[in-house]
Amino acid sequence: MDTIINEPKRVFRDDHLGGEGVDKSIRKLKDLRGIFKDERAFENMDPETLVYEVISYLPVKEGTQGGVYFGVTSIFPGSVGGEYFMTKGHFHAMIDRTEFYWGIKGEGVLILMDEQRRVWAEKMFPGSFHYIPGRVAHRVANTGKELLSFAASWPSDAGHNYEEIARNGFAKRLIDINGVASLI
Ligand SMILES: O=P(O)(O)OC[C@H]1O[C@H](O)[C@H](O)[C@@H](O)[C@@H]1O
Ligand SMILES: [Fe+2]
Repeated sequence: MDTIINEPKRVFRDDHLGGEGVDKSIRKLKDLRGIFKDERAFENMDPETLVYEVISYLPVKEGTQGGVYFGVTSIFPGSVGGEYFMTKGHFHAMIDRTEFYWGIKGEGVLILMDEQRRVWAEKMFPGSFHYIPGRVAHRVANTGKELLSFAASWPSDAGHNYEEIARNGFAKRLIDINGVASLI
């Protein structure tokens, strides 16, 4: 007898993952207090402004060794005092854990920083592919006028360490200077 060929439980199409066990979380401006440099500009903006959303599929319990996670992050266009809308950014809690990012839609910059606070960056665009080594903090900024969406895959025991970035930030910021994205 033939084996039935099933429909997939999840479908990743364009910039969207949908189906069983897929979760969505959103980050508004009010969730990103202290992340942007220009506090005055921040206070003058609507705290309910949507900055980014993350659709994720976490098939095993957080912290499981040997598992792998998948997520799609979409960052809206915008800026706070010239600093592009961006993710919080993090080191992994298990600091040596690595990650893949790849661009799906829009234009952006992946900002990377090692433990010595050396910063470098890579352009993101549809099809761009990025390997984030262990011990490297990562953050993405949307430098375009459209939605930036990228996918990510990371080990299920990596975890997120947001404290270090909340306390000391990244050593450089991505600012729009006369229409040019500049890392200063
Ligand atoms: O966690 P953030 O720094 O806010 O970045 C947003 C998200 O970007 C990617 O999808 C990562 O792999 C996720 O783990 C992360 O949560
Ligand atoms: Fe990560």
